[in-house]
Amino acid sequence: MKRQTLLEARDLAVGYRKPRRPPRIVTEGINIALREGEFVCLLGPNGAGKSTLIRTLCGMHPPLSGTVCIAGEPLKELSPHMLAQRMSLVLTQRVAVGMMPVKTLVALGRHPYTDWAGRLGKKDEEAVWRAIADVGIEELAHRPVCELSDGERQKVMIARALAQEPQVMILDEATAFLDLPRRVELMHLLKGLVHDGQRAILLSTHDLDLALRCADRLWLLPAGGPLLEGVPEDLVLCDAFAKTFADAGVSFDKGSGAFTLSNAERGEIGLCGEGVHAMWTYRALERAGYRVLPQGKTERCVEVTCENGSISWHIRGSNKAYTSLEALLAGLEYRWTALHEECAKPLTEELSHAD
Ligand SMILES: Nc1ncnc2c1ncn2[C@@H]1O[C@H](COP(=O)(O)OP(=O)(O)OP(=O)(O)O)[C@@H](O)[C@H]1O
Repeated sequence: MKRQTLLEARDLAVGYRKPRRPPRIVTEGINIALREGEFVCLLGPNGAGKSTLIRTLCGMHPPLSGTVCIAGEPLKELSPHMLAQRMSLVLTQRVAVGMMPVKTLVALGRHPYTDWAGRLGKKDEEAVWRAIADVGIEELAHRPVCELSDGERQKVMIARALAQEPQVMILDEATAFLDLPRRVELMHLLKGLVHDGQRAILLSTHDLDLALRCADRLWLLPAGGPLLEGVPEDLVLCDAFAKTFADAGVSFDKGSGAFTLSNAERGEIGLCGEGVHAMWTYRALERAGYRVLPQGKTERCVEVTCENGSISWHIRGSNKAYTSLEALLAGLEYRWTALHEECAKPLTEELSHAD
């Protein structure tokens, strides 16, 4: 089934115009489509232009060139009232609403449909309660917004945007300031909200891992562009994801799907072992500044062994067993310092110092 395109950008250039100066182009050549039933995450490093793009897509900032269309209609031809019936926005900034009850704030989302006094009709009341139920905040409905936690407040803002009954919901860094469980919950909530196929959601976020796991598609914006788009796994496999976030000291490991520290000032070390202990040994060695090569294809190598249920670590070539990662790192630290000072000691001597 062909899905309708709800938001489209054609040959879009975004940036800033300054009087008597050439425009500052943040990114250009953007051709993207957001279709009904899609949950898309916009990702990119700091300063790449995510907020500028979001603000341009929702008409808060003029494009330098190109067009943005909502359900086939050019954005610039829609009145603010018509635009509000098609698109709603959730920003990170806190709204100062004092003691306003949650339900009243959510009802403000009905502004494109109500009269000048904001009176709610039966349809409006139904839409407000539907939005409250969709987000699962029924028990908060009568509480003042100022008493809510950040996570609860963010859900209220999403309910307000839903009450607007938009075709497109755009959220700029809506998961910022939330703890990990709340971020996971919010991502699942957003994903669930598109799957009735009636709307589309675009979220700009720095939650790379969650976006990789939850988004139907990613829009990747590297510093200087161009914007790349596709399903998350394709973008990982073609290295677009790694290149977008390539930075000194950090690199994306396609094998594990995680970011790793790449400032391996202590050189290479092999790791032999399997399971959860080997995984945390990998992390400990990486944190200590080693570039870890699984399966020990290097001169220096750590082995993780499990005998009768007890775990120990060995440096290959030595009989010494370490019973914690702290002790292992201390042993390796001594060896690295000795090597660094060009006065490497025999391994047995190192190990006695490391105890
Ligand atoms: N009003 C402005 N005038 C000129 N340049 C601006 C203006 N606002 C932002 N910029 C510049 O535009 C670029 C993109 O900024 P933007 O805030 O869109 O990036 P971002 O990807 O959202 O960053 P972050 O992840 O840090 O929020 C930056 O280099 C920024 O300095």
